[in-house]
Amino acid sequence: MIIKTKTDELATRVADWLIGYANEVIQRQGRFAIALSGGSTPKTLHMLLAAEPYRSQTDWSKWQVFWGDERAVPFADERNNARMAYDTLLNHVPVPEEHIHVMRTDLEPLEAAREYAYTLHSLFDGQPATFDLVLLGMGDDGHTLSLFPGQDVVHEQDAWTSAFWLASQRMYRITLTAPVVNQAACVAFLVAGAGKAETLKAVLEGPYLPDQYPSQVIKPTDGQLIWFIDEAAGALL
Ligand SMILES: O=C(O)[C@H](O)[C@@H](O)[C@H](O)[C@H](O)COP(=O)(O)O
Repeated sequence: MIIKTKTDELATRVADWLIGYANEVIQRQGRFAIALSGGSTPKTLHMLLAAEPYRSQTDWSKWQVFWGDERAVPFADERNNARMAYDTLLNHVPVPEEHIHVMRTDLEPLEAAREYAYTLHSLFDGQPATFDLVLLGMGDDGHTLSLFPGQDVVHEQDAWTSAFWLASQRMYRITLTAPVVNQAACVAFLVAGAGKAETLKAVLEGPYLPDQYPSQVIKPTDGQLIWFIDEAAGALL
């Protein structure tokens, strides 16, 4: 499903939907497991959720918070995705600390990825789905999570997490992979800006070229896939 809005309405549209969906999941199963993304697009959404009227509309104690990917830099570094989510959301809402599952950057990246997979399997094995919601962004080059064009991790079939050296950014990345994300109950992309219009068209309407457009590997098996996009990103669709 594609939901297109005016640029300044995108975050509100997503916040309205997200709180309603989270509450419905909490009512049904007493827990809401969400994976957050990095990048700049989710910041406005986070800040909306952290303020009224949204802040008091959900039971934050029932949220379990995860990340889709992480830049292996210290938590204090502004590029750290968990740091961004704390600054914009988690420092302002009462999610219990033991429900917040950061990808650790104080460990060696491969070990952090293994530890994260262990946590995910402990929670999700035997369940009908993994996350209730995975929020994703898409880079101008078609990457999502830390699944970058041309990287082997794009084709991962089994492991739920991976860590690798991303030479172009001179840093390690830790990331969820398609096998765990595609078992989520719902996956929602947030895509904004004219700079993404051409890639978005290729991802959604072009041939299947995952090495070029890794976002194409995200196809939930039984879950829902929603693209929240603004008019600028959707201009060529
Ligand atoms: O850590 C990261 O870099 C991300 O999680 C990444 O996959 C991001 O979602 C996209 O690059 C889109 O980023 P923007 O929202 O900034 O365009």
